[in-house]
This record gives sequence, structure tokens and C-alpha cells, in this order.
Amino acid sequence: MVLADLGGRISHAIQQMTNATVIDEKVLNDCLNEITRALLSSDVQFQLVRDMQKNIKAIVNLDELAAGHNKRRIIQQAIFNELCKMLDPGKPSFTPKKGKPSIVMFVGLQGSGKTTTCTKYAHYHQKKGWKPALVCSDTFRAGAFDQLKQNATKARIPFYGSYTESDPVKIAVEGVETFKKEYCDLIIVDTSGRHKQEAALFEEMRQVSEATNPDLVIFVMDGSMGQAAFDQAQAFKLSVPVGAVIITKMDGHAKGGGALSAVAATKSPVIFMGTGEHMDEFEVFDVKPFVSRLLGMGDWTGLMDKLQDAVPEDQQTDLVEKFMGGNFTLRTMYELYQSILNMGPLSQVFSMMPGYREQMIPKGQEKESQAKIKRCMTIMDSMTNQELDSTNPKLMNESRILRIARGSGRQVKEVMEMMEEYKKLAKNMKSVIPNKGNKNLLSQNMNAQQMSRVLPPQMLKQIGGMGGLQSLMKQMSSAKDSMGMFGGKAEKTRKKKT
Ligand SMILES: Nc1nc2c(ncn2[C@@H]2O[C@H](COP(=O)(O)OP(=O)(O)OP(=O)(O)O)[C@@H](O)[C@H]2O)c(=O)[nH]1
Repeated sequence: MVLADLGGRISHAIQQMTNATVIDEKVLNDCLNEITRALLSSDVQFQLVRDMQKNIKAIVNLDELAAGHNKRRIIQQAIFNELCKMLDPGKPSFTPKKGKPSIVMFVGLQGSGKTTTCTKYAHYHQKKGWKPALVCSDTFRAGAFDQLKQNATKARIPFYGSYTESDPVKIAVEGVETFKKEYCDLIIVDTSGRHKQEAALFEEMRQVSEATNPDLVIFVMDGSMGQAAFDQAQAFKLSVPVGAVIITKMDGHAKGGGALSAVAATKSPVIFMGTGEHMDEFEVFDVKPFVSRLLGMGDWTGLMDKLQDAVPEDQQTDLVEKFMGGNFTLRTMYELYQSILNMGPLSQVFSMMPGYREQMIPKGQEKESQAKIKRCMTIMDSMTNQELDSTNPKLMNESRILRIARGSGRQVKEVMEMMEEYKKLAKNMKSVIPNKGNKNLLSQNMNAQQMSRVLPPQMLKQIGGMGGLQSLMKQMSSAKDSMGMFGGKAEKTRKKKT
């Protein structure tokens, strides 16, 4: 069962229980049995599921619950807490410190997504001001060094490896020494994998670990891994001091069970998850928001963080001012597009909203829309400052349009289409801002109709048109109230991520 289905089945079981007129032993048992079946078919280890059921029953003693107690809330809370407990080993992993050299070694089976994840991890930290570097000590798979080199070059991250040296330990040590001298503060060592858990793989990992003495060993696991996840994670933990886990491919046919089992086997937390092949499809793994999302309750904290990252705080008022003041110029539209691209793939952003279902944004369509946004930005790159800052559409005469098309290498038709889109957006922006004094766009309680007018058309299409937007907004507002209880609320005192 894929992760989205697991969440769906658990929330359905809770909903069934909530619909019952009276919650008695039978209703509770039916609910817990359905959750158990869902978890087992998601490959969560049997013992973990059995313990969870036992714990919930111990907490929710229906006879002892005094009259007046809200049984539903207590049961829901117990299920939520138990799922969180399964994902929380109770101690945080080693966290590298910016400016202080740390060595992080990645281990995992071949094809788990290790090399891709090393680059994502480096890129994530680089964006936050770190100086990462990548070492390829995978001498087993032909082409491994080329892959890392290609990824690293794309992300502008320094790398080290060799086409001729066959000793992985030697390469790892040389790479680490090289980057220490260059004052890199995050030295990431990618190791080789094998298709199966083999003695040779574990011996090689042990030697690389002994020689480089990493501050943190990260076990990378394919999220679609089945029942074998527990044994696999445990085998790695027995060979090297695994301190954290990254689950990859959570976008595809991922089974939530793998994550739960890996935590139990390694007694280490999941710190990130991979949600796609692209560099930015990588998210910090926080237990409460994850379970919240699993139960279809959304992740307000993650969403707020994403929005915060996309438009830096000091520029937020600026952007809103531009919308409010009616000065929706082409430059404003450019900045808006830039923020959308900064947020990363839209499916990732929307997956944080309550009620979101993966099918809402088909993958192919998302790529097409992002490409269209980029095309528009290329066109705007060929405009003069006067054109970008003008609010007079008449300024864009034929000769200017021809010049822009030539300069950007796009067709005249595309420039005209973009101008039409701009005019529509500028008009709609004005119409949805009734109170110029109120700077808080969200507090204006826009309805779906109004919202649809200010969303770039590509974005609206991705959400599933008007119907998709309506259901999304409905679910957002109804789920907002229950968020506090599930810990998914954007806490004001939320810790700052490093
Ligand atoms: N959809 C999806 N694909 C991923 C993700 N992470 C990695 N991949 C893909 O999985 C495949 C294997 O990834 P690699 O990084 O080559 O795997 P590896 O573990 O380094 O393999 P070895 O170097 O052979 O041990 C590649 O096609 C990646 O693009 C993810 O989060 N989502």
C-alpha cells in the first residue's frame, strides 16, 4: 500500500469511529483493527503494530473515562501520539554546525538514491550558507564517479574522486583531507552500494568509516522498501554507527512502513526525505507534521516555512505593498514568478495543505507549467527597465514586442500571450484588494473565485482548476481548527532550522 493510501485508510478508520453514535469497545476495536490492517499492508513490522495497538488500548480505557470526557478526541490524540512515537527514537541525531568541519558518510544499498541524496543534502546546506563538498568513494559501480561529478557540477559543489584508484578507503581519506584544507564545513562521503546486503559491502563500509571517522553516518533507504526494511536497516546499523536515516522516493510508491521500521531498527531519527529526482525535492523530516500529513491534516508549519523561504522576510511587505498599491507591473509579476519557482515543485507545496491528494497535480503537467513560467521570465529578461516598471500597457508597441521576441529567442506569439496574461493578472489583482489599509492578504478571507483570479493560470491549472481550488480551500478552512490538537499548527515559537 502506498503512503497516500495508508494515510487515507487511517483517516477513514478514525472518521468511521467519529461517525458512530456511541463509542464503545466494539467501535474502538473496529477502528484499531482497521488501522492495524492498514499499517501491516504498508509493511510496518508486525511487532511495532502490535505494540501500538496495545499502547492505545492502555491509554484509552473506555470504562475509566469519566462521563463528559470527549472520547473521540482522546482516541484520535492517542492514535496520533502513537504514530509519532513510532517515528521518534527519543534522541536527536548529531547536527553538524556551520563553520565547523563535519564529516558525514552516506551508506545504503545500490539504487537506494544515495548519490542523488548526497547532492541534495549538500545543496540544501549550501543554500543556507554552508561550504559543502562531496567525496565519491564508490569504486564498485562503473559510472558512480561520473554521476556524482555531474550532480556536483550542476549544483556548483566541489567534489573529489578518481577514475584510476580502486581503493575506496584511500579515496575517502584523500578527499576528506583535501576538503579539510579548503575549510569546507560539510564533507560528505558517498560510499558504494551492492544490490544485496553482502559481507564485502559491509566490510568496505566499516573500513571507510574507521579511516575517515565520520561525525555522522546516514543510512539512505528507498521508501518503497517492503517488509525487508527492518532487517536491512538493522544490518547496516550492526556494521557502522548509523546515526540518522534519510528515506527517498517518498513521491512514488512509497510505503510509510519503511520509515517506521528503519527508525525502530536503527534507533535513529529520519532527518530528511526525498520527494523526487530533482535537487530541490528534498524536505526536512519533522515527525508531527509528517504524521499530520499522513492523516490528511496538512502541514501548516512546513507550508509557512516554504512561503517564508520563497520570499525573504524583508521583502514580504514590499511585495504585498506592490499588490496593494495597484502597481502591479511586469516587474512585480516577475518577482511573483520567481517566488513560485523558489518554492520548488508545486506538488510539494500543496502536499502540505490539508486534504491534498497527490493525484491533484499530475507530474507531467507540473513540469510543463514550470517550464512556461521560466519561458515568461526569459521574455521579461529581455525587457528594459522602463518596460518592466510601466503600468501603461500601451507602451508595449509592435516594435518593442518584436525586439523582445528577438532578444529572448521566443516567438512573437509567446510575448503577446505573456502580455495578455499580465494584463489579466494586473486587472484581477486590483479587483480582489478591497481594503487598501489592510496589508494582510490572507486575513481578507478571499473566496475561491477571488483567489482563482490572482493565481497565475498555470498554477490554477495544476491545482485542478476552479473545482480543485474550491475543494482545497474548503478543506483548508475546515481542517484549520483541528490542527492545534495534532501539532501541525504553525507554532509561533517554532524552532529555527539551521
Ligand atoms: N522519484 C524519486 N527518485 C529518486 C529519489 N532519489 C533518488 N531517485 C532516483 O533513484 C535512482 C537511483 O539513485 P542513485 O542516487 O543513483 O542511487 P545510489 O544509491 O547512489 O546507487 P549506487 O551509487 O549504485 O549505490 C536514480 O534514478 C535517482 O534519480 C527520490 O526521492 N524520488
